[in-house]
Amino acid sequence: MNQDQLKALVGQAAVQHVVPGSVVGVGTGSTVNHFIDALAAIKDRIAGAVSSSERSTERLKAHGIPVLDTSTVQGIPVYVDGADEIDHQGFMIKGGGAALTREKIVADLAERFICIADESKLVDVLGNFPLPVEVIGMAAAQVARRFKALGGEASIRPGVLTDNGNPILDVRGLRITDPLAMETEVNQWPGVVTVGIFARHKAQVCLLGTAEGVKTLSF
Ligand SMILES: O=C[C@H](O)[C@H](O)[C@H](O)COP(=O)(O)O
Repeated sequence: MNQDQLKALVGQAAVQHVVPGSVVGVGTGSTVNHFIDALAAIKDRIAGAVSSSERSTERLKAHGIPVLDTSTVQGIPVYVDGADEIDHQGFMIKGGGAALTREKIVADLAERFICIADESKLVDVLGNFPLPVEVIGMAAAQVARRFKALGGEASIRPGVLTDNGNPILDVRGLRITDPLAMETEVNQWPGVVTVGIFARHKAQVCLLGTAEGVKTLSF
């Protein structure tokens, strides 16, 4: 099976974790696109979706799945999203698709984060994938200097603005051995909108697509 087939496998498997009658939290990315397509088959059994990006909203609506304004929703049982990396404790790097801020906002509403990923995303230590950080533009140079002091090389992602109109810094060369501590630290820096470490909002479950089928990891 190729990588896209593994993504499709876990996207479809995640539908079984949707709570009937509830509002479903929907992430962003190529893996989630498969989840959205599979969700269409049970759209009459859910109360709608809250979405983490314009792209996912568009896809949900194209399937006739109602998308609710996030501010009208007090809580959701399940949020389903992909990851760029996930470790053996459920900590993740996210934001390869620049959707990290809205993803964290929707994840914050959820009781459970179900991560869907092909097996290439499972790592021992986070940081091989460049860490995305959404910043206010005027803070980008200073945030980059702060990362340099931690051994990271930050560069603006060319030609990309988030749905919120901000640039993304991609930080290479970090070895994130304590994701919770680094998330907490970077969150304090002026001008940082969201750091793509999901430690406070880690996954409770990962549906991992492997050549042998879907493996369920619980954290
Ligand atoms: O901003 C994008 C998200 O964090 C995605 O969940 C992440 O990049 C994984 O995307 P994909 O499923 O396309 O590998």
